Amino acid sequence: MRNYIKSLIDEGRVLHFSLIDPDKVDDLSSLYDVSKELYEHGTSAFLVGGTLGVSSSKLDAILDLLDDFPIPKIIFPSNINLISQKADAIFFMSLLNSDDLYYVVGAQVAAAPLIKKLELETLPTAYLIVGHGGTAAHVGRARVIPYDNVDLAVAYSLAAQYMGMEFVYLEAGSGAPETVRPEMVQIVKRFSSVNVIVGGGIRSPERALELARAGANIIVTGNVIERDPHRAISIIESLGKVKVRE
Ligand SMILES: CC(C)=CCC/C(C)=C/CC/C(C)=C/CC/C(C)=C/COP(=O)(O)OP(=O)(O)O
Ligand SMILES: O=P(O)(O)OC[C@@H](O)CO
Ligand SMILES: [Mg+2]
Repeated sequence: MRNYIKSLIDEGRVLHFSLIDPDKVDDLSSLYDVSKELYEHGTSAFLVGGTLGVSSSKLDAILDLLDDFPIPKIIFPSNINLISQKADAIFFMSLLNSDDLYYVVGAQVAAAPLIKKLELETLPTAYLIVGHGGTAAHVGRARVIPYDNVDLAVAYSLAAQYMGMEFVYLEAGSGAPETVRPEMVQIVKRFSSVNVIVGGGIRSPERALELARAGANIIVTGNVIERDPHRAISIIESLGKVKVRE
């Protein structure tokens, strides 16, 4: 999985990952149709996860449904109940800017033995909550990194790199009124060698392209898929045309 993602990034592509929030899915057949469209238009992976009200049985039902599409299914965990061997990998993430040790290392220690038993591949990720932060900031008790505090974002990203994490997820929060700013992405990429994932409030091709051109390796969208799948497809198509020098 890691090699799959790295090879796509090394080709100079900016990837799009589709976030499916099980709590927001009330009709599996329409989810299938939307997922098929997302796959056919070039999304590179499905992320499955949510902050509140996600049952592992619903998670498994969605992972089964997504099995028809030959792209990775990666768990985007908000807690240790969201682990399933039906997934291809899990963002093994630490909320580095949390005030609660549970989200920095507690949940990870509790989850690790089960993940080992299930032989689920892990993608070592620093989850950095920025600006608005949304539900994730509240639940994860994050001390959010202000939108304009690039130095702080760089410090956390370098710390993540030096601790061996391969991905940094700059998270503005699901449905955020403002996304992470391109300047923050640009400087984090300039000073660190991590793969940068950006999500939270991205709801237009223009904004997705700005973040891609600033250096984002992976763009995640969730709400726009729930609200306006055709707009999500236009985001996927616009990112598909981006070629960055590596
Ligand atoms: C590694 C393991 C097993 C657990 C990690 C646990 C950690 C660090 C969680 C971080 C804190 C947290 C609450 C993350 C939420 C991640 C997530 C699924 C965000 C997207 O949630 P949405 O469901 O889209 O948000 P809304 O409910 O607001 O739409
Ligand atoms: O739902 P949106 O706003 O696209 O955010 C995606 C993801 O970053 C949420 O954790
Ligand atoms: Mg959401």
